[in-house]
Amino acid sequence: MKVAFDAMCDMLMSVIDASLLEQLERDVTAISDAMLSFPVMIPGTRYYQGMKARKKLMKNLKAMIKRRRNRKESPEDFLQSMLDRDSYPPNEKLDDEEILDNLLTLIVAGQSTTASAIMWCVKFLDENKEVQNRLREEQLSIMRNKPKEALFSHEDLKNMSYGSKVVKETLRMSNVLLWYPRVALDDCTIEGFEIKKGWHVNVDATHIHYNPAIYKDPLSFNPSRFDEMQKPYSYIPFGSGPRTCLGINMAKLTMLVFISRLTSGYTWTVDDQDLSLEKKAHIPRLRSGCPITLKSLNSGNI
Ligand code: HEM
Repeated sequence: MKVAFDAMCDMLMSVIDASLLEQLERDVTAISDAMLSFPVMIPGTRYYQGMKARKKLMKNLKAMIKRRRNRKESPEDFLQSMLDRDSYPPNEKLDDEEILDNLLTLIVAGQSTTASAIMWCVKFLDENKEVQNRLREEQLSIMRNKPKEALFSHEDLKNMSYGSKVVKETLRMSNVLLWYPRVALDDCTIEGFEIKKGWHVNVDATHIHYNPAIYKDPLSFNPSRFDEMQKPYSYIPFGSGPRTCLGINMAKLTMLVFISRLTSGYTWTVDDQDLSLEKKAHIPRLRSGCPITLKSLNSGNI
């Protein structure tokens, strides 16, 4: 969660200060926890805590916007791109409420999704040592040609073709968003099924990703299946069409960099093999959080 949160805050608002990140993450976690709670403003309830946290978060973000407007800071990031619209015609400007809503939407949409995808990837790689070893080989061959601690270049990322397939296969199998909703704007017929205007239709990504007619042996974790092209609409972890996920590239990149650092630096064991899922989460993840013990490839345990 922390890796995903820090990456999001850096990309969106260039926040890298550890104590500010900690404070923001605490508030965003309380807001996310409140999303599925019963909306009553009684002190002590999750909803109450979430609303209080939202107020605090908004105060912090507003202060950030004010500093930017006073030209004290103007880094190149998502927040700045929204503030740059201040000079646009009135109907194209974003007011502060819209800017704040956009920031919160992206943080909430991006953190727990990316974090649980990373968690499933760690789990799948632990269960499939051949895949893990092949991924490690690819990553080490890229690292060997780079100075220690150097950041990745676009070229490096392009060379992680097996790593990208591991990310893809993780997203196929983990189905971070199990389904997503649409509303029919008109009466229509799809494959013989009549759908009436106004009906809510859920696109069932899990069903598609586990369909043996589309994916041979769908329960096996096999990144090489993506050596071949997929049929249109058969791979939809990020949705499809005009409402496709806005964070596709951010999510895939965060996952790729994480598994690259993990496999090139460490081996690991999963400490808790319990497969029960977290009940309160709106995104499937293990209740245990999948704790692991890392062993450095160069030294002993950490
Ligand atoms: C592994 C991580 C992620 C997964 C699996 C995921 C998946 C999805 C899915 C399935 C949708 C619905 C698409 C549709 O209705 O067709 C969606 C929408 C969205 N996602 Fe993501 N997402 C991820 C990460 C992110 C990140 C990192 C961000 C932000 C940087 C983000 C921002 C959004 C937004 C803003 C929408 C709404 C788009 C709209 O309605 O126009 N997501 N995502």
